[in-house]
Amino acid sequence: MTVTILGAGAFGTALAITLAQNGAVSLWARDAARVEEMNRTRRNDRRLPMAELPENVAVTADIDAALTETVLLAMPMQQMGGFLREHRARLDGRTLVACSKGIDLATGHGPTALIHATCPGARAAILTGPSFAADIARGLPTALTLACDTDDAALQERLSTPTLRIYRTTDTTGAELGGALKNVIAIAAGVVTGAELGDSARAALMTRGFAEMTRLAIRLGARPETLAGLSGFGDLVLTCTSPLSRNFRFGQALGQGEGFDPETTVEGVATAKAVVTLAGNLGIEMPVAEVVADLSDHRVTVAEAMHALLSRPLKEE
Ligand SMILES: NC(=O)C1=CN([C@@H]2O[C@H](COP(=O)(O)OP(=O)(O)OC[C@H]3O[C@@H](n4cnc5c(N)ncnc54)[C@H](O)[C@@H]3O)[C@@H](O)[C@H]2O)C=CC1
Ligand SMILES: O=C(CO)COP(=O)(O)O
Repeated sequence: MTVTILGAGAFGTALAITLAQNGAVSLWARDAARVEEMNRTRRNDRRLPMAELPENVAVTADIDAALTETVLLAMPMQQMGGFLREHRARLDGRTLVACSKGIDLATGHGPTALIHATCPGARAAILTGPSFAADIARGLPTALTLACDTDDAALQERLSTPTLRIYRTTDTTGAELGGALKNVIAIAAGVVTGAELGDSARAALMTRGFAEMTRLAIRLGARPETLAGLSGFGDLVLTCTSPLSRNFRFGQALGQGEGFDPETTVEGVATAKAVVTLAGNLGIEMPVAEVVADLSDHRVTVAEAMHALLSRPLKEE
């Protein structure tokens, strides 16, 4: 096996499909019944319908049998802390590549900081950037950022495929914050679209959203060029403009006053709450994140959120 993927949701399954071009892949899911179904049908109809699993993807519910030196963690952010604590001993000494986008509500950590805090004996990296699971699975061209504290060209090579181009950086803080924060802005962009506030408003929100993403990330030690790259600006553009994004669709439903399937992974909701706390502690203004947190919890209406943003004191750009 070349790599292990833990979590057989949409993204884990898509990564397994593309990485299978480089060699055998283990794909682990915790639910044995679902593993049996995926092995029988060679598909993941629940999370990534229509995509076929190549023969050299071994789907298993046996985590010890699945583990290799390089392990991709492909589960929702709020599940990662509990997962790492449960499996800490068996993950020790391995390279753990987080594929999640978010901030852990319980600790305020991003994915690599959470790995360092929970599994100090493992190496931490993050794979992030603009890519829908369905696009990766179809073999459409995609480019992502791999961030690792120590420069690791070998890992970059192991995770690149003929259709998935990986750029590398050592700025883990910038890469993980860009990926987390863009989901919050994507919810706001969805609200604007759902409430029919216009394309001009959406462009303004994306731009001011990018400004607040950058402000927080730089304060936490990120490099500005990382925010301007695939993991920040790139993913912001994708998620704020496409109805394939769950965060965007969640915002759209909010803007239309409709409900949203609670089973769907929408990382930006918890991230907005975590960001409001983090930014408050640091004394940083994050007005878009604040209204997204309030809207998601139905504490304000769309009209009130719009008024809150438009009536802020006028200032220099
Ligand atoms: N779907 C996409 O296009 C992309 C997703 N991502 C990120 O990947 C992460 C996962 O997202 P998706 O795969 O799309 O979500 P998903 O909702 O399709 O799947 C999540 C999977 O995680 C599993 N899971 C949940 N808790 C678990 C636990 N404690 N232990 C083991 N497995 C557990 C679930 O059973 C489910 O199969 C998110 O942070 C998301 O932002 C990143 C890029 C693209
Ligand atoms: O992160 C993604 C694309 O890069 C996927 O976005 P959603 O989680 O909003 O579907």
